[in-house]
Amino acid sequence: MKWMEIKLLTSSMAVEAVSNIFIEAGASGVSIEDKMDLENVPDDGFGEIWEIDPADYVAEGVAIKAYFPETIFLPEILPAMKQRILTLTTFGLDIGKNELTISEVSESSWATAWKKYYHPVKVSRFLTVVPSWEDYTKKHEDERILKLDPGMAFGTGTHPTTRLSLQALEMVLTGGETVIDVGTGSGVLSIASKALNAAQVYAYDLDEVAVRSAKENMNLNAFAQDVSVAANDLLNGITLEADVVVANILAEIILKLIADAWRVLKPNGYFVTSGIIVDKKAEILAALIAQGFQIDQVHQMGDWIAIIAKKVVED
Ligand SMILES: C[S@@+](CC[C@H](N)C(=O)[O-])C[C@H]1O[C@@H](n2cnc3c(N)ncnc32)[C@H](O)[C@@H]1O
Repeated sequence: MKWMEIKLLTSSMAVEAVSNIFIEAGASGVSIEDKMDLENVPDDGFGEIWEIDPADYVAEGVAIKAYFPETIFLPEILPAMKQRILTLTTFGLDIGKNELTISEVSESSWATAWKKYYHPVKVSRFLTVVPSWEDYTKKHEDERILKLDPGMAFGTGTHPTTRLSLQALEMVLTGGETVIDVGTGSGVLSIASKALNAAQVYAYDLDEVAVRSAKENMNLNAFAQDVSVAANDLLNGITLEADVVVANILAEIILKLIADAWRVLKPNGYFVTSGIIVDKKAEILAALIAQGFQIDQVHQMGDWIAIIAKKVVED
């Protein structure tokens, strides 16, 4: 079968939003070639399992390739997609060069295209994300393996925002907690929470594709099968009490989530937020503090920020 490949040159900041636009328009898959990932590959042996060929990357920014079945009439859906991408600038997202090209490709060239960028990644002292199709032997006794097939959902573990989230979870979880994962994508943060001995984990995503993919990924990890995965808009209508709320979503969306995160958190609970581009750091910190959160830690990887905020309640 033939497929149409849309290649868009954009910025790291716009990757998630643009990928969502393509998927919502009917793309069967997207692959992302981010120059920043290339620059962030550690050269100290920590990332020894990365296999990245610089020749595959654009010189600047990110190339997103979206694959549409040839049965979709692109000229009909293209103007609306282009318009939605332009609208991202009104949310403060830099859309980079925004250069779009279209070509015809065969299925075999894309169905596995992204797999070549995706290998086991040791994201922290204890956590290693391993693609479901790869064999991997633990390097030390305490290493926890998270098996993943990200499919079309975001969250291979390799994106800086996901790695920051995973490292923050490792920092706050000691065992026995109730965790809510908002915007679960592939489910990677929920699987990690269970691997770090959380007692109950609830995963939510607005996107049905992500919900399906997260459920499939729970089944790849015996210890994560009891994670509850459901479609939900942020924490709307959720009345659980949690020790930790984790959300790796764009800053604009985190702003809408802060009051509900405070509401569901138990006293001394943690709100772990990632997905915050560096320019938005001050705005998010101010909103967290205005809500009453105490800022426990702030971490940065490339242009991305993660914050660990604590609901400290005086007696
Ligand atoms: C950057 S991805 C994070 C995926 C994964 N948690 C990770 O850390 O790699 C953000 C996810 O949030 C979801 N999302 C966006 N807006 C949302 C909303 N209002 N409610 C729930 N999920 C949402 C998206 O569908 C996407 O799967």
